[in-house]
Amino acid sequence: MYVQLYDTTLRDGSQGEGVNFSLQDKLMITKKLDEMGFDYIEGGYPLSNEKDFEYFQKVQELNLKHAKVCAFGMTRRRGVDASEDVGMRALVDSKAPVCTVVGKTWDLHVTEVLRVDLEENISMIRDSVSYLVSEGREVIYDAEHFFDGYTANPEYALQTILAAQEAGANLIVCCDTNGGSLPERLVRILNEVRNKVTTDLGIHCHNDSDVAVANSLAAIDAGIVQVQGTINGIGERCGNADLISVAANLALKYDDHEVLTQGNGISHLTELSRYVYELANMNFRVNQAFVGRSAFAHKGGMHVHAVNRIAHSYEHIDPETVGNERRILVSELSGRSNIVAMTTKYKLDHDQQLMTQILERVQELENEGYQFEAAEASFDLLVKKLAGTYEPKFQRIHYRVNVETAGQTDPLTEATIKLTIDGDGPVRHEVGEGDGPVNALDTALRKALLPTYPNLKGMNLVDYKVRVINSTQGTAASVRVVIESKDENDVWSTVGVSENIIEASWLALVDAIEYKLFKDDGDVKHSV
Ligand SMILES: CC(=O)SCCNC(=O)CCNC(=O)[C@H](O)C(C)(C)COP(=O)(O)OP(=O)(O)OC[C@H]1O[C@@H](n2cnc3c(N)ncnc32)[C@H](O)[C@@H]1OP(=O)(O)O
Ligand SMILES: CC(=O)C(=O)O
Repeated sequence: MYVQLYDTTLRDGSQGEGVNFSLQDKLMITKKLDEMGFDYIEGGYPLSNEKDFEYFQKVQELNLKHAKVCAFGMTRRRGVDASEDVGMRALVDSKAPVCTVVGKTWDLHVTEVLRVDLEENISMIRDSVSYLVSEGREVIYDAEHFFDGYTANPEYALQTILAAQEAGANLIVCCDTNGGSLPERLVRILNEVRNKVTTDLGIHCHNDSDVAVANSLAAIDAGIVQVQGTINGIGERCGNADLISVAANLALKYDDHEVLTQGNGISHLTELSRYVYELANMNFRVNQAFVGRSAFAHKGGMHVHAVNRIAHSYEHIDPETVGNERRILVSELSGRSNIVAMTTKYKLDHDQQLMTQILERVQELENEGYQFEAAEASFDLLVKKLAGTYEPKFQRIHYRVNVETAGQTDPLTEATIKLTIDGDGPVRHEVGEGDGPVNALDTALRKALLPTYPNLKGMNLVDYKVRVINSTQGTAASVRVVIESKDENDVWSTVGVSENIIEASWLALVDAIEYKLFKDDGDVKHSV
C-alpha cells in the first residue's frame, strides 16, 4: 500500500520555538520536498501573515513535479457566512489546490474555548468544508484534539467528522493535538472510527509523549492512508511526528508499504534533514534516528569488533540506504578493533603491538582529558607519532601572549612566536595581533610559517570550543580546546588539553596546521 506523506514543516514546524523561515527558505524547502517525492506540502497559513500569503503566490512559479501545495486555515468564525469569512477568503485567494481546515472535535473546546454551542460548531465545519469544495478545492479536514475529544464524548466527536464527510471533505485527519495519546488508545479509537466513516483517514501526531512516530506507524496499521508530520520533528511544544523516521521505517521495515516513490526520497533523507536544520538555523541532533551523525557511530570496543566482522550485527539498517554513513570512534572505551578500523587507511593493522600501543596511549590521553572522537585529525597525528613516521614541520622555541587594556578601549592582544623550521635552520621571530589570544597566536604562527609553507594561506579556523574538564579544581582545572579548521577540500578537528587555556589552544592549533601540511603532502589520509 502506498502511504501519502503530508509535510507541515512550513506551517506546524514554524510553530516550533525558535523556528522562523523566510519566504525564500520556504520556497527552497518546498522545492526540495517535491524533488524527494513528498505528496502534500502545507506551505503556511495565508490569513496569518503577509509572508505566508505571498508564499502561495510565489509557489505557483515553482512548477512542482509531484507535490500538491496546501493552504491551512480554521473553520469559519462563529455567526459569519463562510463566503464572507476572512479566513475562508484567504484560503480561496491563496489559489492553493488543496485547503486544509482545522475544526474542533472536543466539546470542551467548543463550549469553553470557542464559546459556541455544539450545533454551531457542527455548522461551522459543514459550511467551511462545503464552501471550499464549491470553490473547486481538494479539502483535507483536520479534526483537532480528535483522540481527547473522542475519549470525552465519542458521539459528538463522531458527529463533527461526519459533518466534514457529508460536506465533501476528501480526507479526514485525526489529530493528536496535545500529543498525549499512546499507541494502544490511538489504534482502538481509529478502529472504532474506521467502521463509521467512509472517507479516507489520515493521522497528525504531536510528540509530547515521545511517541509521535510510533503512533503514526500504529495508525498506518489501523488503515489510515496519510501521515502528517514535519522534517526533523520540529513543531509546536515538543514537535510533530518526524517524517524522516516515518518515511525510513515505512520504506525499510515493512514489506507491504511504500512511500516517496515519486522522487529520490529515501536515499536522500540525511541530506534533507540537514538542509532543513541549516535553513531553520538549528543545530543538528547528533543522535537523531536514521540521519544523525551518531546514528551509525560505533564507540564501544565490543561493538566495533562485531561491526568489523558483520556490519549489521550492530546496525538495524545499512546507513547508506538513508544517505548516512558508518563511523568508528576512538576513545577510552575502545578495544583494538576500534584502532584497527581507524587505521585501515594506513595499512598498519598487521602490527598488533602498534595497535595495542595506540590503544594504550589513547586511553592515557583520554584519562588526562583528551577526546579523540571529536578530533580525528589529532588521532591521525598520534598514530603517525607512534608508528615512527612523524617528522615535525617546525620546532617551537617559545611563544608569548600579551593582553593589554588601555583606558576604555577594547583589550589589545599581541602574540610573539619564535621557531625554527628544521632544527638547525634560521630562527623565525614574528609578532601577530588578533581579536583574542588564539587569533593572535594563529596570526604570528602563520607569519612565521608562510614563507616555507605557502599552502597555509588556504586554511582557516572555523570553530573553537573550550570545555573545563575537571571543574572541582576551580581555576587549576584542565581545559580541553577543540579547533575545527578547513581548506578548500576538507574540514578537520584537533584537540589540545592543558591547565593553561593558551597552551591547550596552542596544542590544538599546532595539530591543525601540521595536519594540513601532512595532508597536502599525502602523508595523512583525510577521512573525517
Ligand atoms: C492545532 C493547531 O496548530 S491550529 C493552528 C495554530 N496556528 C496558529 O495559531 C498560527 C497562526 N495564527 C494566527 O496568525 C492568528 O491566531 C489568527 C490570524 C489565525 C487569528 O488571530 P486573531 O483573530 O487575533 O485571534 P486569536 O489568535 O487571538 O484567537 C483565535 C480566535 O480564533 C477562534 N478560533 C480558534 N479555533 C477556531 C476554529 N477551529 N474555528 C473557528 N474559530 C476558531 C477563537 O475562538 C478566537 O476567536 P475569538 O477571540 O473571537 O474567540
Ligand atoms: C491541526 C494541527 O496542527 C493539530 O491539531 O495539531
